[in-house]
Amino acid sequence: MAISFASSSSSPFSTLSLSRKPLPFSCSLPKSPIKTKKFNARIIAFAYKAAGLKSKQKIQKINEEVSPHRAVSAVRLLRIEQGGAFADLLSEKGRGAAENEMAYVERTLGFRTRDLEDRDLRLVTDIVGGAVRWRRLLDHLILSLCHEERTFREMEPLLLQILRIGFFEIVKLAMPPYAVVDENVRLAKVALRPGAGNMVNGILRKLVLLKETNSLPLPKIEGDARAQARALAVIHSHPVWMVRRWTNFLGQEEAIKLMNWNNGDPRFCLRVNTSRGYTRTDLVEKLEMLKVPHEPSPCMDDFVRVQTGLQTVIQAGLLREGVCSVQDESAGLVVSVVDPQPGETIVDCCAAPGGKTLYMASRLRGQGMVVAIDLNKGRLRILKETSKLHNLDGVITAIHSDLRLYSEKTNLKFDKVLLDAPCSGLGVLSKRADLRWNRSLEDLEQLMDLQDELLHAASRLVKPGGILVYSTCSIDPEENEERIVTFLRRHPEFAIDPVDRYVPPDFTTKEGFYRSNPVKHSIDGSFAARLVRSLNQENPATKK
Ligand SMILES: C[S@@+](CC[C@H](N)C(=O)[O-])C[C@H]1O[C@@H](n2cnc3c(N)ncnc32)[C@H](O)[C@@H]1O
Repeated sequence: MAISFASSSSSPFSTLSLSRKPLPFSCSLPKSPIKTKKFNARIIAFAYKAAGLKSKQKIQKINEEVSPHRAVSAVRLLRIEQGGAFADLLSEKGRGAAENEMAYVERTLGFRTRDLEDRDLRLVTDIVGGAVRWRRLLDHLILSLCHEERTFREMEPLLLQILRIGFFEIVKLAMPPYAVVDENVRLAKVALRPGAGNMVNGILRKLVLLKETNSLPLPKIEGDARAQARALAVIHSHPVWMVRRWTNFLGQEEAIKLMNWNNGDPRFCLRVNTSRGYTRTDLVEKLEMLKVPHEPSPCMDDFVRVQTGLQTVIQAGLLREGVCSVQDESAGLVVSVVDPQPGETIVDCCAAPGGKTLYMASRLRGQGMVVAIDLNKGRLRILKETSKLHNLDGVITAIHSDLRLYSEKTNLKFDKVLLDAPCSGLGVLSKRADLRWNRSLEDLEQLMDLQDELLHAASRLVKPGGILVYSTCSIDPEENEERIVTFLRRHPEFAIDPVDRYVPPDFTTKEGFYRSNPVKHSIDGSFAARLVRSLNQENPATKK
């Protein structure tokens, strides 16, 4: 709802709408400017105050010409590229996220848009996720349709985002092309200048013609392995190094299937919060009432898959009220590998924001303890808040520390130790649309060193006969199996404890590890190894 001043046309605020902090009334300003000047000023000051704005803050008029979801998408894409935001910024992460975002839109474009409705929010999520995922392909097409390479290379960032939106809508969403052209031209004209609108018009119209004649300029998959990887990287919109790596590990056919999965709509899963006394049946009833399509997870009792409708779940307050959490089954299966039992002491070594900590704690049924360590204070704060919301703060103790320092200083030993290590995240690319562009081969090498150090540190916390679980949300053997091989070479006091007792057989590897494969299991990719520490054998390196 908006505060609207249906005032005399001479008022600069005649169509003013303070859309973010609504007041449940509208008021007309008195007509005589002389007698009522003071009164008007007071009314305006009051309305500003009610809207949470200082009176000197300039309020822009609402622009009714451009489609709000495109304006918001363009600005969000800009922010993602500049590293300031993730693709899920408008979801319920962080209070005031929506308000902040609309303020960004206003500052960047110089005008306000009307508030986003649910439908607009869904469009923003689809367009932003899609334009980020398909960036390499979209840029290849935009570049091909520019007069010269310089035009593309030197294009101003906002114009490029508007073109990416238009290209994505035409090429991937197959939306009515001329409506897409008109809408994006208008956005470029209003947000930039008429010339920018003309350029968008020219390029998008060329694209429409090529699409209609089925002659988009796409590279051919031919030549040596490197050339083929380059072509695949454009067609399936991934970095070349990832394509080469997966082609080597999996073969070209499987690599293409994996890229198709990464480019598809992300699938989400909800875990019911049993710690709040809810059952899966309760959650299913709520989803039915909300008309959210769902199906029970075939591999995890507390989980329900939702194909679409996550925004509806969020807006209905199911997360805020602690009924359920968004958690992938792949993360739940890692907790099953840990197999928390009432009365046990568990340390979660890289715990924040706490998805696995909370699930482990809920499986203790009020008896035992989970110590949650993390280096990141902000993420640890989220963990603490959520543990209160889920009635689990009595079992969870959060510790802000570098695991390597903590494990050197403490004498505590735990029944079970989970190291959910920082990793490339290559198993969750369908959900984290931006991640593929933020990772490099060099990152992977640095991560492996860190993973070795953290594994060594985590191993110090395991009591004799205790369990160490190492997990990642990566599908890369170098971050997974190879880290375990390296660790076991240095730590003969640990041995593999096969996971077949804890997860369905479809998820076990011949070495006794847990592995989920997005293409095969339709869940995120992840890995876990369960290691048991011998009762008597000590390793001098881990002795205190
Ligand atoms: C994969 S995330 C953990 C996700 C978490 N287990 C969950 O399920 O929500 C990895 C975490 O490791 C933390 N981290 C990285 N280096 C660390 C270190 N040296 N000591 C402790 N935590 C660290 C990061 O801050 C990050 O929160």
